[in-house]
Amino acid sequence: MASAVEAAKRAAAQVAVKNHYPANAKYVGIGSGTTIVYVVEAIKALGVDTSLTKYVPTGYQSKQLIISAGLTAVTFDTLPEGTVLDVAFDGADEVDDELNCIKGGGACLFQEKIVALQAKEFICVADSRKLQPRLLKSWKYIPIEVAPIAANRVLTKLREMGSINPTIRMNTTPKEGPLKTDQDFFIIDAPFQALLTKADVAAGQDGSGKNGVWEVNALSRAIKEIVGVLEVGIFSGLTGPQTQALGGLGGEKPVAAYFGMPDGSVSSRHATA
Ligand SMILES: O=C[C@H](O)[C@H](O)[C@H](O)COP(=O)(O)O
Repeated sequence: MASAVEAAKRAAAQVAVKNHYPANAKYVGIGSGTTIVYVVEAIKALGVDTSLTKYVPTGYQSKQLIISAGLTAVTFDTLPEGTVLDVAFDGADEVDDELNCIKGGGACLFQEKIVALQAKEFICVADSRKLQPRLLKSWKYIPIEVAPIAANRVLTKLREMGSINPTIRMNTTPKEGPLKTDQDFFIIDAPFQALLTKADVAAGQDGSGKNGVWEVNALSRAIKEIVGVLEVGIFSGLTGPQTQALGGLGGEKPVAAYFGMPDGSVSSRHATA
């Protein structure tokens, strides 16, 4: 069964790279997790000249992946100001009907978000388990990166907002204490009721947080306003092209998401302009 999931991730990665890897790419963002491994594999399999391309990692694992594939890693903080990435690929923990995503299940989200925001296009690659109509339908919590000193305070605020038993993520060996991110911060995993989309709100549902019911963008904003939060693992708002139409650069939301299905096919969702 595990190998069927891995085959699905690989199939999705191949289609995503075929459709979105640009000719003569200068900068390509590479995300984190288990699915992104197949994206790098698919890039190598394209057989294009990668010698002039710089790959921007989203954390330690991602950087090692780039280097071990024989590609050139350039960390985000060394990019000249104003550098625009041609495209950024990444995995996701869940994707809804409007292409909002939950990310951070593997404890990476801050660097993933700044890399996505610096790219013309952000592309998600996943398997069918992540394909859901609403966020928190199957996946259980929102990962949130917080300053260790503020963690308890953030937990209290999240409970006030309706999160059901938010917890600080621990290392697998309990004696090692809370898990640390690439920024040396903690991750809080905050369960909420399934999130509403903009379409739900337009149809009359209340996503303002009353009784713990939130619309995706409203919850993302409310969590980011808590002092002590570095970043939230909700990727929502605008896509890169939508932001560019307003004179900006990139967006948190993918322009397309690809899902490997159990029957071997690849399903996709695409943002409307
Ligand atoms: O923290 C990890 C990242 O956001 C990953 O992209 C996400 O958790 C999906 O990971 P995977 O590809 O292993 O399912």
